[in-house]
Amino acid sequence: MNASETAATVVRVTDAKVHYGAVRALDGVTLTIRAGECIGLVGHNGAGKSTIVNVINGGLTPHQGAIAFGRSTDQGIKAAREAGIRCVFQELSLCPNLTVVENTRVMHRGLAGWGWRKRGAEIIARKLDEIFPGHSIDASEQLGNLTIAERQMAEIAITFCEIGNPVRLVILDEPTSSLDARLADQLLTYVRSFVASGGAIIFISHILSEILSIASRIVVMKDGKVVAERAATEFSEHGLIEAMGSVIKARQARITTTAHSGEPLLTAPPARGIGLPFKAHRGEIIGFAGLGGHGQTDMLVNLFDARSGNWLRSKDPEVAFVAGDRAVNGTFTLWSILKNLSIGVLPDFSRFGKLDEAHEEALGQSWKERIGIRTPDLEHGILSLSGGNQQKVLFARALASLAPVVLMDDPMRRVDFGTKQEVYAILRSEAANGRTFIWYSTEIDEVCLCDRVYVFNNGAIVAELSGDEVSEENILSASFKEAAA
Ligand SMILES: Nc1ncnc2c1ncn2[C@@H]1O[C@H](COP(=O)(O)OP(=O)(O)OP(=O)(O)O)[C@@H](O)[C@H]1O
Repeated sequence: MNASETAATVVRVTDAKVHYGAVRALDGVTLTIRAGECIGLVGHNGAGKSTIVNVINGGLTPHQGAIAFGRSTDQGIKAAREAGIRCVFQELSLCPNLTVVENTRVMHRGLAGWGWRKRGAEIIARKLDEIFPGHSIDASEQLGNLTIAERQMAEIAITFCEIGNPVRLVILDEPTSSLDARLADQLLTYVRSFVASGGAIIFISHILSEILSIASRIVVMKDGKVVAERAATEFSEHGLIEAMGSVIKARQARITTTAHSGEPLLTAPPARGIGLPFKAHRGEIIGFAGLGGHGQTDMLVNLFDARSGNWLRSKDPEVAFVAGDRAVNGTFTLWSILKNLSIGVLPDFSRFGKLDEAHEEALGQSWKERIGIRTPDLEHGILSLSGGNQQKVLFARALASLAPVVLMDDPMRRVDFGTKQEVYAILRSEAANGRTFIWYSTEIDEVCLCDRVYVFNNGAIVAELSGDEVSEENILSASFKEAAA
């Protein structure tokens, strides 16, 4: 490596190996990140992306191999921080009981002394304005009171704030997974300007179009190894999917095609008397679309409450729910993978208060194979799974129940391309058997797979699209239309 290359190198990982028992999370990864580059990092769920991120941000010392931050030979989180390396984690890491500005201080020790609160509020407000113009986040608001998208925005803005050491490399681990299309666009615009001014970015995403549009170089990981690394211009979406080891199938058609009529299974009047009413028939797949936070999740929760209001669990639940905020409402973090999966159906496996463990185990194994939950043992803790694999468990929990209606709050976030195709096929066959799905998704491609789509704006349904009307153009135009009283 010549002198100018060394100067531009922000971090170099050489032959890093990390294993957890039999699982090789990293199996000899070598990677160099230079100033002014945006590296797109892709791979299936469990490929090792978050693990390499933890090595690069100094939080995890590899069992073998070396890491160098610029010219420094120091190791660990402190050395990474001093080298200007920052990370926005997949599992958002801010403290929910502190305000945005207090969280800024936790992350930036340089924000101290007399008047830090006022100074911090100004800095974070400026950064939020710069990255997400038009946002409505108040720096004095407690994190726990913000929506998941706002928490993601706050964490991104706090990470990019320059207080003390200059920021040289920001690792964004699925930063758009909780953002709608407009916020994601704003972030991508900011990332481009950060890179143009000499900063480096590692951008992890399962949305391949996003990776292709933002990255200068793309690194593909599979089973703990780097299996391809080239300039982004040398990859196509198909090339990326193949490199990840997924099978390319024909573009998915709309999930079901049967006309649904007769008495609806679920109905709801217009929210606050504004906009259109909602209805769903047996066997329908209904999409909820629109900008994030415009009432989609509230509607799902209301539908759930209306059908399961009793505090006593009903023997035959009418609805199952896949929560959007996995960490807060989804996983039981101290429980095994199997218990997280089977909790919704345990009463069905019990006789006279005794659990039929063989039955429970068989259920776990069948779902493990059906949607590819990557683990050597379902008795391992849920947190031993990669983020996408945890999401698969939540999905399996809802589908394993016999509830005729499944409510889904953006369940495919963080799920890899190959698994999504499998899940879409499951939805199709379950709907054909009469199950109804109400599916909020922040990915327009997914919404376009639905039979019928309700577009939300300002808490109300402003459009109902069905059949060929379900298109990206119609969804976007309705997303910006005001609700008629
Ligand atoms: N603390 C842990 N204990 C046991 N296994 C672990 C632990 N952390 C990670 N692993 C395993 O290491 C492998 C790599 O996980 P990692 O989180 O890096 O994957 P990933 O590519 O980030 O996946 P995703 O796209 O789902 O986020 C996975 O098989 C995961 O189950």
